[in-house]
Amino acid sequence: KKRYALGSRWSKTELTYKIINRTPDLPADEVDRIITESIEKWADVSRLTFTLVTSGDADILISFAAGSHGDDGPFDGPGGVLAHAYYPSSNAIGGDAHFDEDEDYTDASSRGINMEWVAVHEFGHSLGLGHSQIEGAVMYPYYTGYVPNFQLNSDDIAGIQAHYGENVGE
Ligand SMILES: CC(C)C[C@H](CC(=O)NO)C(=O)N[C@H]1Cc2cn(c3ccccc23)CCCCCCNC1=O
Ligand SMILES: [Ca+2]
Ligand SMILES: [Zn+2]
Repeated sequence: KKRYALGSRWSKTELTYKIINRTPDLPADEVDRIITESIEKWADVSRLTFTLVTSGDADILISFAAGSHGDDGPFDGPGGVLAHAYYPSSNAIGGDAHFDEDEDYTDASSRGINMEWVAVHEFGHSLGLGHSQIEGAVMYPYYTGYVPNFQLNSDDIAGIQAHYGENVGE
């Protein structure tokens, strides 16, 4: 099966991210923790580093919205498309991740939609990964349900390392 796909990449490895708003489905501190843990999964296996910023601009802007939300990709209500994100680019929307607020985001539950899985997938796009046809890959285009303690698939890791190299530790 076709493995990972690559879109544009950032020309730098130190990236910033900012949480614009949060789903009310989970406590705010849990949303923040899930977002940070999700983006750090990609840093764990590459030379990327991420800094959360709370004011000013950032490379990756993270927001939740329902229906039409100011870009050319209106969301579709509960189910269907869960979220989308933009490949790296110099324009403002590059790298940004949008989550469909009409989903019921959950954590550590088979109910609803697992926030972490969706976040890891979207941040993959924010970093320049396309979709993979490997069913177990987080970059697979279909949400296949809650996976406790899920890890990046080897295909996901190969993809991010193709763009940003291996993590060489401190
Ligand atoms: C991978 C995920 C985190 C992000 C992707 C979108 C994406 O690639 N974002 O970067 C996603 O939402 N995929 C749909 C694909 C999809 C499945 N169906 C659909 C019905 C209508 C529209 C889309 C879909 C059938 C019904 C199930 C609907 C609920 C699950 N939805 C999906 O799996
Ligand atoms: Ca939806
Ligand atoms: Zn996707």
